[in-house]
Amino acid sequence: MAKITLSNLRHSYMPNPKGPEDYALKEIDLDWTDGGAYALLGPSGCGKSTLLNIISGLLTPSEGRILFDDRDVTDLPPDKRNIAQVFQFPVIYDTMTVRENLAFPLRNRGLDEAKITERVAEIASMLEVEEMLDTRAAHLSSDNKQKISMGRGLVRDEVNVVMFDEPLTVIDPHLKWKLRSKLKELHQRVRATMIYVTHDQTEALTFADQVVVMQDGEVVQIGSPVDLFERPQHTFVGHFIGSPGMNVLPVSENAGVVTLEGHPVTLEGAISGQGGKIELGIRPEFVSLGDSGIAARIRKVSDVGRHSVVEAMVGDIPVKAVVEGAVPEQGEAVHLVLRPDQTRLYRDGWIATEART
Ligand SMILES: Nc1ncnc2c1ncn2[C@@H]1O[C@H](COP(=O)(O)OP(=O)(O)OP(=O)(O)O)[C@@H](O)[C@H]1O
Repeated sequence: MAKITLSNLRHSYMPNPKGPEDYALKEIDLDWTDGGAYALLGPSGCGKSTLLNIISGLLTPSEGRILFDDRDVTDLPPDKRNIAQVFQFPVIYDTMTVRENLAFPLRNRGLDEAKITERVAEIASMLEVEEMLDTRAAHLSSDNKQKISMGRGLVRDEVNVVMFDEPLTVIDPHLKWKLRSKLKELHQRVRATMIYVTHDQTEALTFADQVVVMQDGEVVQIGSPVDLFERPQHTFVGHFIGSPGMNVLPVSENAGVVTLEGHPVTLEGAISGQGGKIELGIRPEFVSLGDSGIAARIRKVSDVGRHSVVEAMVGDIPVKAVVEGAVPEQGEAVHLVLRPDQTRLYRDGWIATEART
């Protein structure tokens, strides 16, 4: 397995790109350590496939270098990069048995039969597909086909990286959670460098130790699932991660005092920078209902199981709060309390308060 470095990477599909808007990838600098579990997370069109294709060698970047263990592989074709890939749809041979499918990547590499038998048994046991080993792949359900595809991706232990491209697309919703946690467990056992590409936050946050969040061809934050939840560096991350996402509210600032519809708010720390469009960010989990605070009126209450999400209007601004236990009625007057250490200012989308130490 390898450490992967992406250095000053940019890519445009246009022959003569002019401004940043002509780039599908704007500027990517990343270091992925050997054996880590990473996710590339972002909405459709943010550049995930472009980046994946650059790493696998299907696409040569317009600018920048890709290094595997400090060795420059930018100009190497895919078959010289020693990568395993699992795609959205199963890639297996229907006429072969499951055992033959799992063995195929190893036979291709000329491994001796004893080693192949041992490794196939190991992977089959990890995936819990032992009882299918002699079944012809054509007879498998699409869920099981994809499981075997994953097994084929994981069976070679000398690859530089295993890349998963939206691998749960074809999986039945009720089995998704099972395979999601299975993949995490597999990473812990196999300890390969793995990159998991998805637009689904749950998949990314379950699988990865570090998540790379992308928007419009740019990395907006790299962090652990906890980092992304607790301190979004950009309003996009706050919004995209979490259910519901972070409240992003229009505010005014005057001489260091920030007000929401005329109510002064206490921020986590000192404000940095100046000018630009400012917004306040706070997750609904850190907004509570109190006897005093910011006057608001309940517009909507949604029961989402363990708790409720209420939407309250502060003037014309909707603010969401996660409420445990009893909830107010629609139309009721309430007071909102914003937890100061979780209340941040954002300037032109980027975080503009210093964390309290
Ligand atoms: N072959 C291509 N030629 C021109 N533009 C392309 C090409 N492939 C992708 N793009 C553009 O590059 C940008 C990034 O696309 P990319 O497919 O990498 O995003 P993505 O995050 O993988 O989205 P999806 O999940 O929908 O595949 C988009 O604006 C897309 O239209």
